[in-house]
Amino acid sequence: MAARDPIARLADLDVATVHEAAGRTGDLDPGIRPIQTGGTLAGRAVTAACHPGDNLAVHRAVLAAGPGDVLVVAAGGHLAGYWGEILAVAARYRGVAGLVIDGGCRDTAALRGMGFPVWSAGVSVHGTVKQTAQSVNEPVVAGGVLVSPGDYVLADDDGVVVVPASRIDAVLDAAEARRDKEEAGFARLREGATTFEVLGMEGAGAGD
Ligand SMILES: O=C([O-])CC(=O)C(=O)O
Ligand SMILES: [Mg+2]
Repeated sequence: MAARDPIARLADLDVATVHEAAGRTGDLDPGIRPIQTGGTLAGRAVTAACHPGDNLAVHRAVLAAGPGDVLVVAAGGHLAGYWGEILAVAARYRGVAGLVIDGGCRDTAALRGMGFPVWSAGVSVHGTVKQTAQSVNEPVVAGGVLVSPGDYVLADDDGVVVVPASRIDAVLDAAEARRDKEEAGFARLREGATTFEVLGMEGAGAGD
């Protein structure tokens, strides 16, 4: 059987499991929240970094992105309208899967209406200029995590995790094993086993 595509495998997992399997790494600042609920976004990163209040790099990143890509924008936590309906319509045409930004977005009702998934640091109507692009498709720090173009991104209701491309196979194997073990553990918990038994925590607290 052909090996499954890493993006399909990632999309079947959740952010918490992948973060744990990655050695408790890769989680973006928890202030980066989805504007919609119930969605999962999985894909490879196309990155952009913005100067405060200037979204030219985002417009360029849309042109650099292709089908299935996830835009990861570093905006230093600045809340302005770096992303909105116009960019989403252009991104959708190119098959872009969604956006993660450690800055603000706007036009959120329209974004939800068209089903374009966005994780952002907040909502702001404040307009951005289009004058200078800090970088496009270079490594960035977004939400406190170093993200390189081509890294794997998974986002769900809990937040966002990024896995370096060099680690993806090992992290997926570990995450799937963890998920299968958790699922087996749920059956035991429902029959009355304790979390100490199921998680092998009997010795926990020795350092109290
Ligand atoms: O003005 C911008 O570039 C951001 C925006 O609202 C849109 O894309 O609709
Ligand atoms: Mg707009």
